[in-house]
Amino acid sequence: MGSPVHRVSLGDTWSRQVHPDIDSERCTPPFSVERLTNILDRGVQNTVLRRKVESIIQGDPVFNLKDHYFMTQDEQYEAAVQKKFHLEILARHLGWSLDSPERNYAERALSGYANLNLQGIAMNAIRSLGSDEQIAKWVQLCKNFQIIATYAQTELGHGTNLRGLETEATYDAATQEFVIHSPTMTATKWWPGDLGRSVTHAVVLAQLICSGVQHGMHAFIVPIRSLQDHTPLPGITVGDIGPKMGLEPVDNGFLRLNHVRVPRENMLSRFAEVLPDGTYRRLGTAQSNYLAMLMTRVWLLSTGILPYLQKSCVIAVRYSVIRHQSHLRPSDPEAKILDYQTQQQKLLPQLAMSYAFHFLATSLLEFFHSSFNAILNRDFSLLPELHALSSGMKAMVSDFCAQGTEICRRACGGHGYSKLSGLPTLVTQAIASCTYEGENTVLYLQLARFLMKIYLQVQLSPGSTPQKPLPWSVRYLATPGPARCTAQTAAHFLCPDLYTTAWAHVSFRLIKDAVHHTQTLMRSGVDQHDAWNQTAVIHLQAAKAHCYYITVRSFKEAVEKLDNEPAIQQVLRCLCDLYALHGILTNSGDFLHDGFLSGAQVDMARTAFLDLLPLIRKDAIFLTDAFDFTDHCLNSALGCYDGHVYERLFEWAKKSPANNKENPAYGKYIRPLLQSWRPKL
Ligand SMILES: CCCCCCC/C=C/C(=O)SCCNC(=O)CCNC(=O)[C@H](O)C(C)(C)COP(=O)(O)OP(=O)(O)OC[C@H]1O[C@@H](n2cnc3c(N)ncnc32)[C@H](O)[C@@H]1OP(=O)(O)O
Ligand SMILES: Cc1cc2nc3c(=O)[nH]c(=O)nc-3n(C[C@H](O)[C@H](O)[C@H](O)COP(=O)(O)OP(=O)(O)OC[C@H]3O[C@@H](n4cnc5c(N)ncnc54)[C@H](O)[C@@H]3O)c2cc1C
Repeated sequence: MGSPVHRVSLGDTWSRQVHPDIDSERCTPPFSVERLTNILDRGVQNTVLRRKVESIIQGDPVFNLKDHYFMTQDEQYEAAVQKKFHLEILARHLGWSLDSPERNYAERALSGYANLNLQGIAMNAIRSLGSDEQIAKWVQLCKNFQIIATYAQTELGHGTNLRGLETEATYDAATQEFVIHSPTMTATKWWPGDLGRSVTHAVVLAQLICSGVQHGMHAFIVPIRSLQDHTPLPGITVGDIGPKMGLEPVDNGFLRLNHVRVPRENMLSRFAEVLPDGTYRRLGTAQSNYLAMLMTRVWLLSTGILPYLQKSCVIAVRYSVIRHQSHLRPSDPEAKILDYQTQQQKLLPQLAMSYAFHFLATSLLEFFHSSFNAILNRDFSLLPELHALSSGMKAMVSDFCAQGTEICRRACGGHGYSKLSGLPTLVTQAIASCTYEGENTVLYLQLARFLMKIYLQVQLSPGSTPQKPLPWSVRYLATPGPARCTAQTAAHFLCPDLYTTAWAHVSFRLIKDAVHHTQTLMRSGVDQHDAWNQTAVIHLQAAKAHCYYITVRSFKEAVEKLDNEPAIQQVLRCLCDLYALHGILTNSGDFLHDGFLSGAQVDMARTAFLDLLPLIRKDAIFLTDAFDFTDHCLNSALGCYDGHVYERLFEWAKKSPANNKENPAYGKYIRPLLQSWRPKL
């Protein structure tokens, strides 16, 4: 385990020595990188365990990723299922249960390279929507991989609008079964992961119909393929939806159901049940069956989405200290591209964001854990805030991760366009997350609706103490701060209270403006729904500002808690400053609009921002090392710990099948083309 090189490296011969250009970056750490890794892992013992798991994964030839970039889609699919299969066998052997930390660390190490991930999402659905007996039965079957399941909600015709789903589940009291049916072409389930070729079961979301009455979307466990020979069961038409922008290993699928019968017990019934005679009993709210999505959104933030940005930062920052291009001064040797201010301005905000979102995802997860049991026990008091916050945060994190991965990719110039850099895969993975688990605009608007309600609630009783306290995330709406920013120098902008207040101010103002626009329209006679649609863009802007404010606040609070780690606190403080100021500068119009900031103050904020860049630049390699991704997991010719970019690119390119077989186009086309003019020469 010894040195970091040994732990993370791919074991190539040149890996034994670290490239001097990256070695020199690691000379004098101003803080303990190891301690920072422990903080990110939430404890030393977690770091130790994670590394133990990673070394097992890295040492196992089945988990080797070396040929991944040269595989066909079919080969990638097979390799990804093989990895999951092998992980499962290994986990049984080593006693890693499905929810164990070991298992989570193994999934992190293999992220994007192992399939059957929808099993986890289907289990989320069963755990959140199933009765205790259903959880005991189905979760156990999933955990043992006695069945393989997916979450089948989206249809050809409807994804966002769940009330528009067309798949029907009609109760037949005579047989005590549900008849699950796709009545139209547009009712075909479309997109569910692992559905195309792999799963045996699906949690199918369908409109429940009892005695001719529709009761909205409910979840049903439906067998799809035979457990004996994997052929589709009677009434099932299932297949793969074809090539996509990315996510090549995943078999996203379609599913048509032709009057498929499942027993009454297969309807997940924590929040609603159908009695044998067909009586429908609602036990929750109309939106209770949306809980599975909420759970998955929170879960995906840290496990699924954020790592794309973190890995991209590691790759791009490491590459940027190896890559030399042009001269800072004519007499100097070629500069490391990370020494250019513009390169720092591209990459360092992404790095700051990676940390900001880590602390955000952690606090959201804590909020989720503290409220989930109450919700399962049908105490819905915290649900509106949890839904609003998780919707907004999923939208913001995936939006910024998608932008950030692409910024990192472009910051690597031509080599960033090579798949061997690892970056194109990270970009397409991050882009997909802007759509799945709720399209981002739609999710921001869910948050906006909540913010409008809270704002109106506060306005109804200005100054008076509300009967119950406002949810913590929106408490600032009851106490507007100063109308003008007090900063008089650039240094004043390096004050967490100052910029958090600035973000609170802008968010508050945008929410207020959005609500006032809606109300003005309504007062002029525009109906409520039209008024909402005609102001949705303004509400969207308000929701985004609120998300930014929450992220700044959670980052600030996380840094404040690190009093016993002054060196780490200092560097994270700089990142927090950078994150907040980057947001202010990219949205400066919102801060100037009502004079909260003056033009001169924006200049001061920019000076503070620019002054932070070289400070963070000198620690950039440490800050990316602290994420502690192994080279195996990064799978990037540009981003390895040892910095041997060019050797690795060349070695990997040589492995391309194109370089190792006869050129089929030569005999057929190139030679005839070259020779077609010969008689005239
Ligand atoms: C490692 C990589 C793995 C990758 C795996 C990827 C797997 C991907 C899986 C999927 O994509 S699964 C499919 C996900 N689909 C969605 O997320 C659909 C998004 N749509 C919705 O969530 C809803 O349709 C909607 C946008 C919330 C609208 O629903 P509806 O029209 O019924 O509600 P509204 O009228 O807007 O709101 C009514 C009321 O209900 C509240 N509410 C809405 N959703 C929830 C919720 N989840 N929990 C709690 N409450 C909710 C909403 O705030 C309104 O409240 P009030 O304002 O009336 O108080
Ligand atoms: C890679 C990937 C994996 C997926 N995996 C699964 C899975 O496992 N299971 C599953 O069930 N589904 C899955 N999905 C489907 C996914 O959840 C949906 O695509 C997503 O919820 C968006 O729905 P949609 O495609 O209907 O988009 P649409 O809702 O049609 O969105 C199209 C546009 O319309 C806008 N729009 C829609 N409604 C509104 C509104 N009310 N107000 C304003 N604008 C609106 C959107 O903002 C967007 O710009 C997956 C999708 C992808 C891409």
